Amino acid sequence: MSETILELRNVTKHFPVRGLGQKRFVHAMDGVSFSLNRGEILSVVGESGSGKTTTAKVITRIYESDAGSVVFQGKPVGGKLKHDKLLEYRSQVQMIFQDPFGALNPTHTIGSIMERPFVIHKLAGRKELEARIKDVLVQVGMDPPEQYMQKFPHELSGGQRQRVNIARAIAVDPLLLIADEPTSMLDVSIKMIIMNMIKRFRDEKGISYLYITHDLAGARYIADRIVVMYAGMVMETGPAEEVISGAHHPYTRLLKSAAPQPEANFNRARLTTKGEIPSLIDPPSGCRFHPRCPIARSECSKLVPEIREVSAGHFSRCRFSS
Ligand SMILES: Nc1ncnc2c1ncn2[C@@H]1O[C@H](COP(=O)(O)OP(=O)(O)OP(=O)(O)O)[C@@H](O)[C@H]1O
Repeated sequence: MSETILELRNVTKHFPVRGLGQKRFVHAMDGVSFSLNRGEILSVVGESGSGKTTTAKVITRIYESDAGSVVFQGKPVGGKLKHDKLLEYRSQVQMIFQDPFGALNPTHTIGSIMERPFVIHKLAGRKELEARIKDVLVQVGMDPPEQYMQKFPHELSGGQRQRVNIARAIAVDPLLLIADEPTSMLDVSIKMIIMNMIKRFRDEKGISYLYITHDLAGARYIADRIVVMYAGMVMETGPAEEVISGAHHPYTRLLKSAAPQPEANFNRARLTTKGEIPSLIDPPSGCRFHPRCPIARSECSKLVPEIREVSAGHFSRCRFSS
């Protein structure tokens, strides 16, 4: 049986909004639950503002959740952690960001940027440091490594900078890597290389991934399972192929209609829908998707639908879709 490495149980995160008179909140995550198995690539998919990055930041403990729990390797990770425990958690759970340039200090050489994870996590002494850095740069395809170590981030291409970010993340041998739109700022040619590298590290090192993207076609290519988020809530989840070819929730169908490779038998006209993602300060009542939903009924604005199993391991938060 597969082992669960990460579990989110009813996680909620609201951000206070100032300057609007009464105290109001952005509902970035509301009752978010999902789990990730060891060695699995789980993709979190949704439009801009659906709560994907907030989810990543709660897992990495950049943000503290308001309610619910994040369980990593069977232990809750919320609350105050002592410095050494937090450091240990941060070495096991690494994150790669969307903007490969912004994530690298522009005044440091690649060699010096690559030293930090080894030094912070006390993984290599002075003598072995250079060899360890070279080894990890080679693993991400920066070969020969000497050619890159004296360079500054601005002297590298976008793809090379993202390779450095990945190298920095895998340097500490993480168990879980959270990749937040890692290819969205890269050229098509390098996107595939980065996605294949992520898969290779899963196969060779057993790293588990939470892969965040707004691109359903990319998620289908890379992920074993998919979680579809909309306006801070999970709408559908299940095996990647099933969520895509057998999309149940009208929101997943909408995302599919916007994907570059829609299904051959997919009826685009029927599922074309209106509107933008709603304000999360005052989210729609009932099902958050109902104002945009082509099959909404009057009940949909009243009750938040339960998420229910529609086939083995495949769950959807819609009562009326078939
Ligand atoms: N620090 C913050 N303070 C206030 N509101 C925030 C903060 N971070 C995120 N939000 C809001 O929370 C909601 C969810 O944002 P989030 O960045 O998690 O979405 P996302 O799905 O990752 O979007 P994108 O694809 O654009 O990154 C948005 O309405 C956003 O404006």
